[in-house]
Amino acid sequence: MTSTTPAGAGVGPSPTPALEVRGLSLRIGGAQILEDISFVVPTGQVVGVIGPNGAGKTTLFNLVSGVLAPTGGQVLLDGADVTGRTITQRANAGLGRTFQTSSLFPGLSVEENVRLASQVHEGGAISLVRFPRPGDPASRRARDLLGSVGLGDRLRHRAGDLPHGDKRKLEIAMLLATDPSVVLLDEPMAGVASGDVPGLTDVIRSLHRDHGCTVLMVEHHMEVLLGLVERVAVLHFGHLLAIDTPEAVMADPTVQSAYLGEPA
Ligand SMILES: Nc1ncnc2c1ncn2[C@@H]1O[C@H](COP(=O)(O)OP(=O)(O)OP(=O)(O)O)[C@@H](O)[C@H]1O
Repeated sequence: MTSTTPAGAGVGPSPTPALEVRGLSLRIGGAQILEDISFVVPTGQVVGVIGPNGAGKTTLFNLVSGVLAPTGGQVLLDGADVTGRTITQRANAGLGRTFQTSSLFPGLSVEENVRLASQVHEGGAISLVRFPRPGDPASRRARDLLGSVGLGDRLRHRAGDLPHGDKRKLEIAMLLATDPSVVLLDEPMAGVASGDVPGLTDVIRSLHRDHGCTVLMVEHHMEVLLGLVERVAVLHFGHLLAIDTPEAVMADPTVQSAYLGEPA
């Protein structure tokens, strides 16, 4: 049941995947944190990453986004090897990421946060006019993005005062302001109140559905994850145990005993 075969293999030529990791490894001192991880995320798919605490999920994201350099292997974005590229170069190539901890500017308004994210991405001068002129393109775009994540009525709210679920939506709007083609979501449901989970789930679904993003997400909330993803990668002690459909992964006895408990 365990499969690390790229989607589409054996059924004719497959298009270049949006994201591919090939033999990715990280060794720190005497510790092998990740070993020989290979998988593809086909364009337009949503793929989940699960694994027990310490399995290497965040480290994988750090290698893909360029926070850490691997000791072996490659990261490819749309077929281009970005392994030697910086975080900024990868962002400019279309890779976006959210973090486990909040990465917004709490003292700024909701709208200012999104305008700032798009200005930083465009690399131009940063200007935060508190009351931009009507029709200002950056503000219009920020408002559109905030509307699309359900925060259209919170433009002037201080970001730091938002409930946790809305902070996560704001972070996704900030991510969208950078025009990503591939997004990495690191535990988006962490700390989110149960009542806010369905709304945030819809926003994550819209990344793929409305914005055409390819998504790789780590999420401990299994019900949410399995409802969103087409395939799930399972990490265990730095190894890729399986990557397959949610049904196949949940039925895999190796995965059950390693991650989910005893085999059924
Ligand atoms: N800089 C480092 N030096 C040494 N060990 C590290 C370093 N960074 C991570 N590790 C170790 O690598 C392993 C993987 O850590 P990582 O944070 O990637 O796991 P994770 O699957 O994201 O866990 P969690 O679900 O708890 O967030 C852990 O055993 C961790 O202690």
